[in-house]
Amino acid sequence: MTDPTVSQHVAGDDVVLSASHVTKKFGDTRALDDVGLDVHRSELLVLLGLSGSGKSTLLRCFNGLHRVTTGRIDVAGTRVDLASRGELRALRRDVGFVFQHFNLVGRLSCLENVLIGSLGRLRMPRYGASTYPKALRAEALVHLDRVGLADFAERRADTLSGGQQQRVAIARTLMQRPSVVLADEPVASLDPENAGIVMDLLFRVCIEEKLTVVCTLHQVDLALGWAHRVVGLRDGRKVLDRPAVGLAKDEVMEIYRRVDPSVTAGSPLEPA
Ligand SMILES: Nc1ncnc2c1ncn2[C@@H]1O[C@H](COP(=O)(O)OP(=O)(O)OP(=O)(O)O)[C@@H](O)[C@H]1O
Repeated sequence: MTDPTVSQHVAGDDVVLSASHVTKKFGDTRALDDVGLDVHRSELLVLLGLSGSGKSTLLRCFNGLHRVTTGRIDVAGTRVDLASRGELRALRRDVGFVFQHFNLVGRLSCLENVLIGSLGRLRMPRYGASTYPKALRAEALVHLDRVGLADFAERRADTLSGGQQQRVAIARTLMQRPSVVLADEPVASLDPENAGIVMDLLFRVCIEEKLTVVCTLHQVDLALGWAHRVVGLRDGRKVLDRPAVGLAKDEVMEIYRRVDPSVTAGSPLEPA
């Protein structure tokens, strides 16, 4: 768990990321249904919900990978729902994305994988860590150090454990110098110990870099342990939006209770 000074941190007031009356349909499927959400600077918000409840769709609407059907999305000053392709490209330089399967280039060194995060700031593609400016190499080493992997700079990424690879992926995201980080099930492939390490890291960079972090999870305990705020989706609708402090696990488990009109009582379903 986090140390007490860190866990007492309060998210900032300014809204960096906002969804207003967002609906997203895929054919007849209503993946998001009139969702409204404001996320603040230095806030780590965790999205929970059953498989298919719309978590990934919402993340993708935030960086414009999915266009909303109706409603408005604002991210770091960009009207994402109205953005041109060029504006979306610019936005994505400011929005880091952390994936479940890390998306590192396995045959490259950890240092070069981190340096890839700076490509959006460079005019030309680079091949080999030594072709990047010295200042960027130094910056990449600082980020690797921060995730506890400075000694692994020269190691091929595919020789690292899953937890270590996700930490390299977070260092790569920091190299982007983003103001927003979207993390789609970043710990789904990790054992409980490494899942905690990665969540702690996301929490710390959120505070130390004043980032806005939106993270989807299936683990309620991790959400309650590290989120400032927990939002629950069910069938594309927002059914919970509460600060994590004071939120009981039972209340969160209501998100997973199947709504079946023929059933009046039943046990909440455990998430996958
Ligand atoms: N590209 C797509 N085309 C058609 N339907 C889609 C597409 N993406 C998502 N959906 C549908 O939208 C709904 C929400 O899916 P989404 O992936 O957002 O759920 P999720 O909560 O992230 O699920 P999981 O926890 O399994 O990742 C589902 O019914 C899904 O089948």
